[in-house]
Amino acid sequence: MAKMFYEQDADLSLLQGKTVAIIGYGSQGHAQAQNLRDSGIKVVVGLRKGKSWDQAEQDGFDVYEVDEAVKQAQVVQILLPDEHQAKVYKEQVEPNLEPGDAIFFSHGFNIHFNQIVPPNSVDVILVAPKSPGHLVRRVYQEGFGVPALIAVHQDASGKAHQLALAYCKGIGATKAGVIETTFKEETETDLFGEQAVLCGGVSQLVKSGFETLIEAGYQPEIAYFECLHELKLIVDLMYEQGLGGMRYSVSDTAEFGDYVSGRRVIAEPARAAMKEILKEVQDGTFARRWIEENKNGRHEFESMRKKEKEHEIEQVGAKLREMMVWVNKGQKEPVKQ
Ligand SMILES: NC(=O)C1=CN([C@@H]2O[C@H](COP(=O)(O)OP(=O)(O)OC[C@H]3O[C@@H](n4cnc5c(N)ncnc54)[C@H](OP(=O)(O)O)[C@@H]3O)[C@@H](O)[C@H]2O)C=CC1
Ligand SMILES: CC[C@](O)(C(C)=O)C(=O)O
Ligand SMILES: [Mg+2]
Ligand SMILES: [Mg+2]
Repeated sequence: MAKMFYEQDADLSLLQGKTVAIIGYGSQGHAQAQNLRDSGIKVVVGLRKGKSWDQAEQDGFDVYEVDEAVKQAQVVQILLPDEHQAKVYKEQVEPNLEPGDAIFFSHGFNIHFNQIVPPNSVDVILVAPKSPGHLVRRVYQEGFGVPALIAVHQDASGKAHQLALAYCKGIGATKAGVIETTFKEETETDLFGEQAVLCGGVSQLVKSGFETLIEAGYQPEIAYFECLHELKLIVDLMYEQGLGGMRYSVSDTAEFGDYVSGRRVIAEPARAAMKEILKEVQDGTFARRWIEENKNGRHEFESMRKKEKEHEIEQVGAKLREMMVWVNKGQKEPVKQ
């Protein structure tokens, strides 16, 4: 059984009297900064000039260049894109760290794959919310929190574990439950989960279902509702009550079809591919590929991004969502913050 921590296990006062620098103000940055501030913690934001800087100022934060924010803080949470972290860390974070400071991450990629090697004199801590950033904020505002993982890579202060829990309390995670892990376990499971299931697996499943229906002559709008829109409603049931809860709510016809057909779609080839993906995550093949892709100008990434945006399901969906104002709140483009 995993070791779980809740509200009573965490002492927020470990962060009181300290300044937390949130470096980056995107999906996770805006959420963690605002949650900590609402929990009574002093937060500054470290950025470069641009869109996020303007947003953080508009949201009432004191915003500084990264090096200045690190100088002011005793706790530094790195919420830059994984692929930018090593360079910013080397140039602007490391020279301004002091012995006794704590450096936090929300994903273990750069520590686990040795892209960042902090000095021995600082704590190195992982607080990884198991949620997209926008929900980290929304759920906190609703009075709850999202689950998070914690890990300690380096415990210079002897208090790194308690500091990790205090940070979790500040962002609301101890309300939902915090699990102790390692940087290795978080990095490997997170990369595997997003590739094989949550992002890669699901989007290919949705597109393949959509394509199968329209190739057979069905209307794209119906294929969209069936394969994408309704997925959220089904996943909501799984989220609230597990697979059994979903199966309780759908018809017996759907439940029977689930048992006999699901395993034909996700059959042995899919499981073999999952094992291969996990191996490439574990042995660093994926990490090397992603690091190289960024060094070489991200051409493959940008071309796949463009192709995916042009897929018919995205065109049909954009039109349908314009009519469903309760779904997109009038937004035409995805919004990051
Ligand atoms: N997205 C998520 O929900 C989750 C993310 N994580 C982890 O959290 C971390 C942050 O990811 P995420 O929130 O998605 O990142 P985003 O891409 O949403 O945001 C990145 C932020 O960093 C800023 N930034 C980028 N480059 C620089 C730079 N050179 N100097 C200063 N600021 C810069 C961007 O500002 P600008 O406007 O200037 O570009 C932006 O504010 C990653 O480690 C990720 O793996 C973990 C769990 C979930
Ligand atoms: C599922 C994607 C994720 O791992 C997350 C939101 O947890 C990410 O890297 O954004
Ligand atoms: Mg994740
Ligand atoms: Mg991830």
